[in-house]
Amino acid sequence: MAARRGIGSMAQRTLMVLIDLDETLAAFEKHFMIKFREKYPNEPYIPVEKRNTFYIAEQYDKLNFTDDSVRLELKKIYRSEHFFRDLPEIEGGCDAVKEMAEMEGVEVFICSSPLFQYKYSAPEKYEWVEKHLGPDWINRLILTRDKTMINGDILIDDKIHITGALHNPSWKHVVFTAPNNQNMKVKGDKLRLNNWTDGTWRTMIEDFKKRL
Ligand SMILES: Cc1cn([C@H]2C[C@H](O)[C@@H](COP(=O)(O)O)O2)c(=O)[nH]c1=O
Ligand SMILES: [Mg+2]
Repeated sequence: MAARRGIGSMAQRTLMVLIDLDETLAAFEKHFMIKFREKYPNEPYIPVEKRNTFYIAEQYDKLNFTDDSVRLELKKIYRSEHFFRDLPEIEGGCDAVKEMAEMEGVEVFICSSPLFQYKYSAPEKYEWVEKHLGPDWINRLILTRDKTMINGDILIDDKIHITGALHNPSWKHVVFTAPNNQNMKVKGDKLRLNNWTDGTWRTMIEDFKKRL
């Protein structure tokens, strides 16, 4: 891991920050809802602010659709070509990430899980990062289905329960507030980051740097 020389030649380690993509920088839920309503204008839907499970299908499963095939078909919306490429930005996220990467003693990587049906989601995540953050960020995109295996000091991610092969990952989980977790209690010593716009992220990163 990189180290930098600080005042008085005290070595200060670089803070390694991992940042999730879907629902932390890219508005997966909003885009899904718009696409769902376009495809099924006469079916019930769940407004983004009423979402309360991580997996969309879990909550949509409880709706009374007039056509039962909707239940089985809705996953096709986010599995389809261009869905991930066209996700809108979450307000302030990309600017915050670029600014964070300029902070002294901080390295930022994007850490995202492609769908199991990776055909479109994996390459389109690269497209998204290139378009919204810039081509240099291609070098900083980590795609993995198991984030516990990735080394870092912090992982900012909307998924409240991140599990994988490692029970004690190296990073501390900062839960990014999203529709799926807005009413859930953040347990243990996890922190919450509610948005990218009120500047809280800066203070949080500075605090983490001090604790290295
Ligand atoms: C809401 C939701 C998400 N997914 C998929 C979409 C992405 O590939 C991952 C989430 O990635 P992240 O790096 O943890 O943000 O999960 C899904 O399959 N079904 C859903 O309902
Ligand atoms: Mg996410």
